[in-house]
Amino acid sequence: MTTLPTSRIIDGKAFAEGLRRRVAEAAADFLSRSGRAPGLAVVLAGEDPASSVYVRNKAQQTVEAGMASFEHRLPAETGEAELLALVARLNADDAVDGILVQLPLPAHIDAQKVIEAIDPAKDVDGFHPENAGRLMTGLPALVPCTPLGCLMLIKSVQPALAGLEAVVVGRSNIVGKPMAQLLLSESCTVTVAHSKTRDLPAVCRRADILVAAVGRPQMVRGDWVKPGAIVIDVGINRIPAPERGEGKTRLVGDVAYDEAAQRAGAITPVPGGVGPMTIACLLRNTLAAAVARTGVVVDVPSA
Ligand SMILES: Nc1nc2c(c(=O)[nH]1)N[C@@H](CN(C=O)c1ccc(C(=O)N[C@@H](CCC(=O)O)C(=O)O)cc1)CN2
Ligand SMILES: [Mg+2]
Repeated sequence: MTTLPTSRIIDGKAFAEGLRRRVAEAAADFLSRSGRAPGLAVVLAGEDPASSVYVRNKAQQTVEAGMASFEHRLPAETGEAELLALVARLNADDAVDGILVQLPLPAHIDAQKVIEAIDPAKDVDGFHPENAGRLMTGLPALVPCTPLGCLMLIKSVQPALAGLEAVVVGRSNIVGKPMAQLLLSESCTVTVAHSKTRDLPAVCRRADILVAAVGRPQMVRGDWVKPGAIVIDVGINRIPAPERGEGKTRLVGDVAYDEAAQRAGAITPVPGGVGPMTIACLLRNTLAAAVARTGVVVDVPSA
């Protein structure tokens, strides 16, 4: 009987717990040295149920890490000017080190305008063009949480990345582009693939590190994976699961997990892979912003 190789499952939930513990220790040091805890303001406009859960989890994990949480929940009808005024107040508030505006915003609000209104020094999402430019030019920057979490997971299984072929599928400003920049900073040879890429399976098969961030359920098939590759699945897609009962759903990533796990050297599951790293890295970025704003020296975990 032949046995199929099994890949190492990268446990993002456990890694995120460890990261949050390290951030909590550093936050306690920050408090003892500065007399105040790092503070994170999270702004939610509207009642999107998933966003509401993410915001609640962010606030709860902020408090658990010994930081101050300032939650602002605004009605869906909130005007753009009102939201911009709140951002201006948070920019001016010394107790606030990090500002996060939960996305997506209601359609009548220009999200880019809101992102650009956030003080770049408090932009813990790393979405402000100043932080994007700093990342691109190799200057110290606040880096978007999801790709930062991906890099930490990749380095947890392969600390030395120089010279490896990395393929990022997806070119969003939030994940794909910053992920490519981070891998380039690690001296990987980086390809950014997307919906117009010709022969995407062949491009993916080149990858020693394959990051899927396209938002299409199970698009990356097992035979797209180079044997032994590290596969990072950023997708969170809810699909019907009639086998669980009528009307039931389940979460899947952008990678066909069962197939890919037959070939990958290491792979992140969904749920429990990249997702939990997003909030852990948000806490890490809040601590980093507090340190950069105040000059108080504590140990900020890095990738
Ligand atoms: N301003 C921002 N908005 C949004 C971001 C962001 O980073 N900044 N990211 C996403 C949502 N998000 C956090 O905001 C987020 C998504 C998923 C998870 C997570 O832990 N997922 C779990 C599964 C959860 C489930 O069961 O539904 C997992 O993958 O294991 C955390 C945070 C969009 N908006
Ligand atoms: Mg996941």
